Amino acid sequence: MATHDQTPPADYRVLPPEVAERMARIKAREVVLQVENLGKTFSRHGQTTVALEDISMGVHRREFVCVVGPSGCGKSTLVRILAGLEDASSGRILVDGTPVNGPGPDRGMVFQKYTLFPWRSVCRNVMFGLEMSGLSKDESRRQAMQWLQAIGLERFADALPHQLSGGMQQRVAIARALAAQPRVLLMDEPFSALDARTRVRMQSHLLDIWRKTDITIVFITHDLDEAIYLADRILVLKAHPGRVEEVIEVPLPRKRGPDIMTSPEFLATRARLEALIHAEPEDEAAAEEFGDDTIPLLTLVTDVVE
Ligand SMILES: Nc1ncnc2c1ncn2[C@@H]1O[C@H](COP(=O)(O)OP(=O)(O)OP(=O)(O)O)[C@@H](O)[C@H]1O
Repeated sequence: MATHDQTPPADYRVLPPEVAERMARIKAREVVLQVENLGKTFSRHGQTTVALEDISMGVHRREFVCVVGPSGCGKSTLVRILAGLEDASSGRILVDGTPVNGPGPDRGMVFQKYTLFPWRSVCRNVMFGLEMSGLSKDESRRQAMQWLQAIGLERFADALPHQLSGGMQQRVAIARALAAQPRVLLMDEPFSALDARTRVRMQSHLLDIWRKTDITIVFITHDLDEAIYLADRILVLKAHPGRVEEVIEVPLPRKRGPDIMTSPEFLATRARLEALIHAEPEDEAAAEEFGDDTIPLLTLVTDVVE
């Protein structure tokens, strides 16, 4: 019988058996969100920017996909198009096999900025989507309280958003989005305004809620550790134009805790992401984005300082 090497694989492409099995189970599930050959071109002042080019991906039911990439690779544009807040220039998006145009209740959204209604109590914020969908006030309140319980904030049901910390407000925003029962939850850097410690707690909260819910998540982030910690798969975009550079299947088992961040698999994945994302020198990217204007502007500033 072959002896097994106990050393964990340091190659990010090697999935430990339990992770490979889990990934196979995910891929066997139906595709909830399908992105087909998506492209987006902006035209401004006679200048054309190809923000996204030929982006395709299929996100399976209850899968957690993170999107990372250098500044300007089109992460925000992608999530805005997925949410229906921006039109694509080419390609299409399907939810459960049906093409979607514009926003819809099938896609919930959590933004970086706190977006709770400041004049509504925490409970009434969560009730909002439920009432909009036609549920009675009593039923909306009952379901909202269940969500508040799920995120551990039922004690704050009658508080106003400004009485809560930033992390608590984002938990309420997640509950509000989930209460409306979307098929996909789109999250655009939802924790980037939080301090480091709160952020880590929020990541654990989110994984906890996700485990208990039939929800498919697409999560945009700048933070590579966050992407590895949360995702089943990571979509890495490159900039100018925004294209898919690589899709990484995260070689980490679930359930995950912060300790996993020191595992060889985590570090190998991080090293790969660093190599992909920081390969493009910042000044080259900037020169491409701003053209020849960059140099005179810098010279001018130096002149003033001297
Ligand atoms: N409304 C717009 N009009 C013109 N160009 C735009 C517009 N929105 C985005 N862009 C351009 O599209 C490209 C992608 O921008 P986007 O903000 O989606 O990238 P990003 O990856 O989210 O960047 P960051 O990480 O810095 O937030 C950039 O070159 C940007 O300048």
